[in-house]
Amino acid sequence: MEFDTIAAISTPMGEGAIAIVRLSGEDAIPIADKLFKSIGGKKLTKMASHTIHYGHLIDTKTGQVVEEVMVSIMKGPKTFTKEDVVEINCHGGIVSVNRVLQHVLKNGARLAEPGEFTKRAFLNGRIDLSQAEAVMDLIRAKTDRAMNMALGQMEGRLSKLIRRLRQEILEILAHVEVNIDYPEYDDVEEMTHKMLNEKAHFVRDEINKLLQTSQQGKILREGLSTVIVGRPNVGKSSLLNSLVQENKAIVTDIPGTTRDVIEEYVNVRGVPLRLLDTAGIRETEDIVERIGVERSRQVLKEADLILLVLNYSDMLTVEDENLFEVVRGMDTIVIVNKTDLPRQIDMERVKLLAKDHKIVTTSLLEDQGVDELEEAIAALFFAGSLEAGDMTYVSNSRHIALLHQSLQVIEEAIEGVEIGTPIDIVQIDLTRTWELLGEIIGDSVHESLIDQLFSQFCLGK
Ligand SMILES: Nc1nc2c(c(=O)[nH]1)N(C=O)[C@@H](CNc1ccc(C(=O)N[C@@H](CCC(=O)O)C(=O)O)cc1)CN2
Ligand SMILES: Nc1nc2c(ncn2[C@@H]2O[C@H](COP(=O)(O)OP(=O)(O)OP(=O)(O)O)[C@@H](O)[C@H]2O)c(=O)[nH]1
Ligand SMILES: [Mg+2]
Repeated sequence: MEFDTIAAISTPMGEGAIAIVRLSGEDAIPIADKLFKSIGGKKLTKMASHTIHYGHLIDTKTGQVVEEVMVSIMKGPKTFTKEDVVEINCHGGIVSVNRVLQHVLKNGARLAEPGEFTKRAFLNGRIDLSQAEAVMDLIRAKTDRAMNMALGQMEGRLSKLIRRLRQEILEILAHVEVNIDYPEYDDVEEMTHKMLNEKAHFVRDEINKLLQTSQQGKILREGLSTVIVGRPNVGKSSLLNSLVQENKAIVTDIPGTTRDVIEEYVNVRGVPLRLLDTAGIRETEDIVERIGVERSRQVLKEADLILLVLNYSDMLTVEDENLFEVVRGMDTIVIVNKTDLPRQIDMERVKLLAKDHKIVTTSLLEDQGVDELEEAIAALFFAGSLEAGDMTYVSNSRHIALLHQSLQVIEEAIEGVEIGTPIDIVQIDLTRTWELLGEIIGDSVHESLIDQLFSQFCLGK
């Protein structure tokens, strides 16, 4: 494929040791060559691929020195984009790197759109769509585990599995075709049924297995949505502050301090949490507080993990008991806070209400019990073998939605065969499954979707 030559700053905006302006396209090397002057007077256009050269960039109009640089020359197709790539390494200053970019643009390159380098890697066939999406996941990864998951997907772990499943479906389709062409052969029909039973079930089971990783995958990628709930004044905001190790939420001894939902990201022993501190749940006349309480109830419904906070120095109330009802069936850790004060709470009753939920006692004032809480969180979500390193995870909502659709359609096909649906109807379902799986890796996806996906990337990627 032939595209124009694009350029962008590929390093973050700010002061640093070095910054990079990257070019990709047919004219990348001639454009750099126009600007470049080395001490020995060598021409970049004459240099071997994958070499780096020291010199100066010169203003083509005035002859003045623009910057002192190192320039890498990489000829396609063995490059990130499969096109000719030039990387100009300049000093890491905002003015410096912008100046280099401006001169590159003046000499024939076009400013790249966000994600356009990676988009070219995709359009030129070096990576598929799920691998390109993984590049973005890798950049955004907040933990080691999330990064390993992205690396696995970038290396094509998911793509390989999807291709294998599509291949199985193609093999069934080939048989179905024979069946349609030669309906008079009974043994062909029998074969088709046997094939369908074996291969279609295999595909269905694999899709199911992948979908089972989606919760873990999404958690790794987006963070576990963790909601702190409890009556007013039990120490919910104190808990948030203690987990993020900063005073992010306002803490006072006035019940009803927190009104809006407060959101913070924190990494607890490799488990990325999206922590949500909520307004203490109680019946209230205060209109602002009441809206806050309503919001607390809303976020509760979408939580992956609940941290239910109780007050050690107070008796259990009806509100506390109600909260246990609300969180029933959800992953919950019960935190009994303020153990530095004399006990008023009935711990036997707490144990009864908590059922299988883990109970942790804390004194946030004295920084007691937070370690144990962190351990409990990690244990709940990464019990033993669940490591992102050696598993194929699906974490991307787009992929998950497509897998759900594929599953539904292939199940219709399987069922269709069992109840004697005409084979050409089954053929349609199988073809559709094949297409849906293809969308994950970017076969048969619409151009506007591709544009939209890459536009979410950072500039220069
Ligand atoms: N300076 C620099 N560092 C960088 C990048 C970059 O573009 N520039 N990358 C950008 O994200 C990442 C590295 N990713 C890359 C992926 C593939 C190829 C590449 O040339 N692939 C060829 C094979 C090359 C070979 O075998 O020698 C290919 O797949 O055909 C280059 C970089 C991280 N570090
Ligand atoms: N003695 C003692 N006081 C605590 C402890 N944890 C929090 N507090 C105090 O309890 C009061 C309420 O704490 P917050 O964290 O604001 O409680 P909250 O649950 O967020 O309250 P609302 O936002 O009103 O629902 C503050 O005065 C805290 O300093 C603790 O472990 N021991
Ligand atoms: Mg609060």
